Amino acid sequence: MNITIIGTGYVGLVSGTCFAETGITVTCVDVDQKKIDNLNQGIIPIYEPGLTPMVQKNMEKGRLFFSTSLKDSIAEADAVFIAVGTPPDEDGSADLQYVLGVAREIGKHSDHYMVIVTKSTVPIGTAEKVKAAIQDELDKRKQDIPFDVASNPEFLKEGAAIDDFLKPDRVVIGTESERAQKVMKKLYKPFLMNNHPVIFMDIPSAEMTKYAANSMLATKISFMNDIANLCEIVGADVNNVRRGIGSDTRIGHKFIYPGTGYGGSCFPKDVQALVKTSEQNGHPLEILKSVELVNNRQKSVLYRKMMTHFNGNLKGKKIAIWGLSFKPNTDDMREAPALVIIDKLLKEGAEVVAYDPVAMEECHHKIGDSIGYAKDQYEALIDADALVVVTEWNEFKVPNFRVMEKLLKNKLIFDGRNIYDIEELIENEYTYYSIGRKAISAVHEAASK
Ligand SMILES: NC(=O)C1=CN([C@@H]2O[C@H](COP(=O)(O)OP(=O)(O)OC[C@H]3O[C@@H](n4cnc5c(N)ncnc54)[C@H](O)[C@@H]3O)[C@@H](O)[C@H]2O)C=CC1
Ligand SMILES: O=C(O)[C@H]1O[C@H](OP(=O)(O)OP(=O)(O)OC[C@H]2O[C@@H](n3ccc(=O)[nH]c3=O)[C@H](O)[C@@H]2O)[C@H](O)[C@@H](O)[C@@H]1O
Repeated sequence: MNITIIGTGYVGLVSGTCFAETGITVTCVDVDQKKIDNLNQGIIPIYEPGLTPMVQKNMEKGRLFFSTSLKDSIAEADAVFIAVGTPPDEDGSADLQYVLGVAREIGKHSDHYMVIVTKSTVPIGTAEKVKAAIQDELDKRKQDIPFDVASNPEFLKEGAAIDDFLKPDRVVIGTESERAQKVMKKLYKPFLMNNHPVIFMDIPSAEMTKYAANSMLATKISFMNDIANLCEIVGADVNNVRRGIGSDTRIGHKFIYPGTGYGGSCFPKDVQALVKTSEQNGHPLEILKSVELVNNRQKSVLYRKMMTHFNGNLKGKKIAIWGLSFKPNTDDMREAPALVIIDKLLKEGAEVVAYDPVAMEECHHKIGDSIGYAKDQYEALIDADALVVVTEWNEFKVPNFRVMEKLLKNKLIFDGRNIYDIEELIENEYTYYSIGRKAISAVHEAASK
């Protein structure tokens, strides 16, 4: 089988590489010449565990190719996946210009039957628009070339993308013809053989499934963040509450970890887009509006705790930040809570020094030298008035508190991911703020405020 993936970002590159891993011949296309040149030399543009060797192996095996030419790459394709970005428009709805631009290009160059698959996250009705755009170009060429559209939303998580793709909880495919279904079944045969559910449905339902899934997960997180903040007020510990409710298999332990708000390229934009769709259809989803509101508030929760601790004055304070990416195991900083916290600290006149295992280059790309970058997590602490943990990288989870106290000016930690045990912090005489748990105030710390 031969497929083309248009858009070689997180989704396009991971999907293309994983399809190649199952034996399919894949060409990944992008308009970014530099990205394609680098990929052709085996240089991977993103940090994603396990991806580099898998790309290199499949290139060597002659199953994975990179190109800037959509026309050449679709010449022998059975299916073409559209995996370009769908960023939020000014009003929050998904901007389809890239998706529809690709559809037009396909219509201009198609010369045989293909299934055109939307893998990008797109609002309900987009497959119809893709179909119309392709048909329009074919009509302009006076060509009667058959094609089908299908919807195959992607559910991978950054940082665990390869496993998520190759061992999915499910694959969702929306089709409207038997011919298209046959192509898609062949493509996903290895997944069916490994007993991963491949669920066929109509196209609007497939498109809706993606938004509903991301919105449900975002809802779980905002719900827990709201509960965490209430826990603090009423004297409960959200870690206990989380374990208590998560043990109910109807609720489950996943995606109920409170923190500094969800970030990333998808939850924020997909929640917004579904809210927009609901409003446009006269059925506003009030729950989702609150999910977004709670999340925006949560991104400032650590900043508010710092302001309270330092009596509203952060001017001249040196703040160390551990973790910049929106979650561990990625260098992606799109909508990262760290950016909101840093912005607020800088506006208050604080000095910020950050450390992240992989995202510092990306952070520098976004905000330049407005903050300092430490070469390791301990260097960031030198003379700092406080440590703020924003992302729960594994290497931050069991730090050497004795070494830390020699570097920090104050034994003071703001933990946005609840990764430390309160008892341990008491034992080491730290002042400690976390999310949804009581604050620990060490007696000696009062003097250093
Ligand atoms: N990042 C993620 O973890 C997930 C993303 N998605 C969805 O997948 C879609 C893609 O997301 P990402 O991969 O994160 O985006 P991305 O921004 O990392 O990559 C998009 C790529 O498309 C390229 N591109 C734009 N226009 C093009 C054109 N006309 N022809 C060829 N290439 C073109 C860009 O140069 C870029 O390399 C979005 O709709 C997103 O919501 C879905 C599941 C997971
Ligand atoms: O559509 C997408 O792009 C993807 O969006 C998310 O994946 P991703 O954004 O890569 O990462 P997640 O692990 O879902 O984390 C998102 C955010 O939620 C936060 N989060 C997650 C879980 C949790 O319990 N608490 C919490 O605050 C994370 O810190 C992070 O900021 C979904 O999990 C994927 O299924 C989906 O395919």
